[in-house]
Amino acid sequence: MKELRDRAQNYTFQTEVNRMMKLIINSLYRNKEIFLRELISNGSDALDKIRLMSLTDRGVLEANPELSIRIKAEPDKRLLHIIDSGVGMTRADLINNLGTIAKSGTADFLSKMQDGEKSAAPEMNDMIGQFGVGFYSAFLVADSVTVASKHNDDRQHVWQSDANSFSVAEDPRGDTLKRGTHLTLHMKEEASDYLQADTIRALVKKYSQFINFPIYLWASRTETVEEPVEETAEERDAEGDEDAQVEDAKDDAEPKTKKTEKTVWDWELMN
Ligand SMILES: COC(=O)c1c(O)cc(O)c(Cl)c1CCC(=O)Nc1cc(O)c(OC)cc1O
Repeated sequence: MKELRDRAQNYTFQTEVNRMMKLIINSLYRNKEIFLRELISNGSDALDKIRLMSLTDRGVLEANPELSIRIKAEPDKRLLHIIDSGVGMTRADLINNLGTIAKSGTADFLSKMQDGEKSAAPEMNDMIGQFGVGFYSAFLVADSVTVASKHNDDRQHVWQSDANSFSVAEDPRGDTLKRGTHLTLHMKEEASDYLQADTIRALVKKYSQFINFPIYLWASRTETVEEPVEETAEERDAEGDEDAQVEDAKDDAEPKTKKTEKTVWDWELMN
């Protein structure tokens, strides 16, 4: 979005974030597929937050009553969208949550990982989620990430990053999300397999079948539809022929139909 670049404010990542991203990339590059688990888990956490808030204030759900996660791939544009209707982030949250690692204990997590870096992979795989830094695993498979987010307390903003720096601007499209967060991963060429529906289905089944919110995938299926067939001019002419009338009497009893295959796209529930 051209206008976005013009109005965006540019930021540099907190040094810990840069170290964290390098650590994640170095230790998880053999297991890139966990990015989807981490992003679905973040979406689920954000949905938990808004559901908890709604127990004391029903109004928080008003803008968007739905609590779900939706995944849509656009292979031709090499884009993977992950959209949740969770609590969302204000402009300040986008800058703090994604641009800095404010979570306590992250610094010593970093040093622990830094020291035992070689053998760190299995722990890293498990610990990444606990520190709310799973987001950075997106850069295992994406050249750049766009995060649009709408929180009840702010207007919708867009965060963009290519992992070196990031920008934040008010979303020129307005509050299209009503509430929640929409991640768009601009996938690396070598990661385009993650844009295939079957791959996404398999990963959701493997890592996210116990998520407490519905996860939908925008997918196509072929349906066989039976449609009435219009009589052709020849058939109408033939009706004038005496002998054929007996045949036609039988034919007229069964309306003519034909079966055709149609491709139907819609949201498929995956868990
Ligand atoms: C509130 O979380 C989100 O809106 C959200 C989401 O719905 C989907 C996502 O993929 C991601 Cl990455 C997010 C942001 C999650 C996040 O980074 N949370 C977070 C990170 C911090 O470092 C932090 O420190 C105080 C607090 C956070 O909530």
